[in-house]
Amino acid sequence: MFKTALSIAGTDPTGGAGTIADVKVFQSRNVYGMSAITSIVAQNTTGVQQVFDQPVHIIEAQLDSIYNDIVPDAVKTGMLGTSEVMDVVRPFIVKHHIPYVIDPVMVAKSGDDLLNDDGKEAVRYKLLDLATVATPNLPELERILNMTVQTKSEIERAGKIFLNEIGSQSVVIKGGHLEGDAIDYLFTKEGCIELPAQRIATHHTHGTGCTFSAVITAELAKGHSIATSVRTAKAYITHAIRHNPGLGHGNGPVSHFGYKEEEIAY
Ligand SMILES: Nc1ncnc2c1ncn2[C@@H]1O[C@H](COP(=O)(O)OP(=O)(O)OP(=O)(O)O)[C@@H](O)[C@H]1O
Ligand SMILES: Cc1ncc(COP(=O)(O)O)c(N)n1
Repeated sequence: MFKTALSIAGTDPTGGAGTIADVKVFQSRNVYGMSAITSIVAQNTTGVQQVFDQPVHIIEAQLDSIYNDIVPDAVKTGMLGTSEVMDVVRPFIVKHHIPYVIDPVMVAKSGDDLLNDDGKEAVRYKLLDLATVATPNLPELERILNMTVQTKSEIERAGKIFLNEIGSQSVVIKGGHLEGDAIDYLFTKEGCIELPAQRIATHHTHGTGCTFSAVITAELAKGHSIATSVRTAKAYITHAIRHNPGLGHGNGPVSHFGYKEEEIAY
């Protein structure tokens, strides 16, 4: 039986980030992909040129179209644009008890804003309590918690706040923005699992966060546990960065077929 996954996010017409990247990931993990588009973003590997936030009634209509016909087995949100979009998304997550992955996208690697200031304040209260897995990077984490998160003890404190105060079921704190190895930390009620990987020396990391969270979503859709899904995502993103196709004039995308190069059947 086909498993299905839904990405609610913005677009990248060059296919490295956002819904297009997410659906490529779903396909490569053998999960049927669907997407509802929140914002149309004119962007490429050099940065963001223009953003058009879709009217909220169109976003709600897309979600109605999907949920009235094919209820996904797992859902992820990426770029939401505004806090009003969170209000539209929330009831769909509450009503359908399926795994929910939230990548709290705020700013693109190019430095361009993908969420307005209201949204950056609101995400903690409007969606994160519903998360099966939240995947903040360090700048997002610092903004959500209003604290500095750079050291191991600050990461541990942040993980506990997500579980005990915000109410997320789990959180992966991504170390992509730290110096040294690319170590991520998964916090669940069972404790903390470290996910180490060698840092790959490349600037082709456009869409790493989208790709990573989409793999977790696909694996949860198939019924895998949180820990297994996150471990698969870590292996996938490492191969995807290593085998990046070297496209574009800026921070290029990763390869959504990188794992095939490694001939690893994970
Ligand atoms: N150069 C690298 N080498 C190896 N792994 C990396 C590298 N950069 C990021 N990663 C890994 O990629 C995943 C995504 O992390 P990252 O911190 O880049 O997310 P992000 O900043 O949210 O991405 P995005 O900006 O695309 O939303 C994590 O598992 C991280 O450890
Ligand atoms: C629609 C959309 N969603 C997310 C990102 C973040 O990706 P990155 O930080 O790698 O630019 C992006 N650029 N565009």
